[in-house]
Amino acid sequence: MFVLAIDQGTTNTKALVFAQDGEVVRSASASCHTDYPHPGWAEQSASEIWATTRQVIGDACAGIETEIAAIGISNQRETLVVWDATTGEPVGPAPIWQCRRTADECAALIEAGHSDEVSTLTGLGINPLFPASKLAWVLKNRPEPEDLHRVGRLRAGTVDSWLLWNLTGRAVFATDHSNASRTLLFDTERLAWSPRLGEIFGAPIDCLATPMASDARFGETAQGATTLPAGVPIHAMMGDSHAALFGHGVRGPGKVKATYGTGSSLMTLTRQRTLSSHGLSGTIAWTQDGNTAHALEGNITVSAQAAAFMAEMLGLNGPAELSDLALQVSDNGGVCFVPALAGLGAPHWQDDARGLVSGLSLGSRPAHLARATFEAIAHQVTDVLEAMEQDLGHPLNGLSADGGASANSFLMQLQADFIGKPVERREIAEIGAFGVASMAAEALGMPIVAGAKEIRIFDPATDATARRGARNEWKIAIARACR
Ligand SMILES: O=P(O)(O)OC[C@H](O)CO
Repeated sequence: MFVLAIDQGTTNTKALVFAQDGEVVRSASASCHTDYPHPGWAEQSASEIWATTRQVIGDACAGIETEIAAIGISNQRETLVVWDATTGEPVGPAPIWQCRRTADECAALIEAGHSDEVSTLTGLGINPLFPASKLAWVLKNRPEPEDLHRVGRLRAGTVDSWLLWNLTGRAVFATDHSNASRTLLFDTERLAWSPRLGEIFGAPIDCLATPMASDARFGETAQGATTLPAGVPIHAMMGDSHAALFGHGVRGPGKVKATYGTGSSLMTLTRQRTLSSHGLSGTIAWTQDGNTAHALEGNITVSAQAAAFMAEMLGLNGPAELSDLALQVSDNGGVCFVPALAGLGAPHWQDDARGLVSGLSLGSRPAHLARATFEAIAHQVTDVLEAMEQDLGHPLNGLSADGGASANSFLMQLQADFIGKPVERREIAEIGAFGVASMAAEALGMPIVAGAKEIRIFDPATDATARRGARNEWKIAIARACR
């Protein structure tokens, strides 16, 4: 018996086939294209998202189609797909999570005093990242959706619901609670779409997908939708960050996972629904076995991307060379780099902050800049971890790391030094896919029992005084970047 995980991300769509011992027996990947038609806009073709999904399922499952017992979907969140239920065609490109086209509309809603009501219902701040304002924009700025809405043919959903609808041969229009909780239209207390939020944003909630538990039996594959036979259950869906937390084996409060990708996402479970007063999001991690797992999340806009950026600035061939250069010096020589290259996300939320290098002197070398870049990645993660501790009112135990840049041991050691706690790196490459496959397997009653994976632990190697000094230097630089 195998479980198929579909991991639909911004840059790639992947299919991974897991055996019951947690090993990946087959996998396939296809890249996805993003358009940036105007400054601040970012959009993808929903047709391509579905086409790449069909392609990777075909490639990864060739010859073992009948042995797939269940499917789990982990996906890029906050991307809005709008389509016509009759033709099955998307209505225009899908504004993705990075798209800032509704920045003005969101600023106006904040100005009008809606922030408290919105965050009480959703745990989130008003921000163009989330689909609510994007849906209102689509209705206002494209001709077809309004007509389709009037005749009941309009469908609007996150990527999970788009894939589910297609996999089931257009039979099931549903989403899971973790994805719904990232839309700004979902009441996370009642687990239902909120008419009041629809009214605030000017977004119709009657065209949204039915919210279901993350481990629900959402539906079954339809004959001909993909190369899979009819009747394979889709038995888990989660946003990718949530799936990664599940994949790390986190099932209770205390541990934080940090994904080191283009940006970074930190997530920790909380005992109950938590409203952040330190720049984080309260969110639903997942719903499983009738229980809701709540979480706090902080999203950093530019994380590992800072290393690629600085490597290019220094004429180097990518982050690995930058890391080698950074290792040539034992400290930053007083140099600080704040990678506010697209403003600053959690916990600072300064859209107009800009990147900054401080502390340069005649003694500064490229190696100091390289080191300051890796320090910046670790400092930003530390900022979010500290905000989490302030919201929770108690210290957290440590950090579980994943994502491409977590493979860099130098960065992981810096991270442990700055947080003053151990950092754990689990040697599972595709942790989100593993997470959603595990949930689907559990829902089937045939849990994946992964063999012991190698875990590398990085313990802090600096004392409290050095840590305080480094953190103070960073806080001064951040304050300058926000001016
Ligand atoms: O496509 P990814 O993996 O970068 O994930 C995107 C996030 O889910 C956006 O919140």
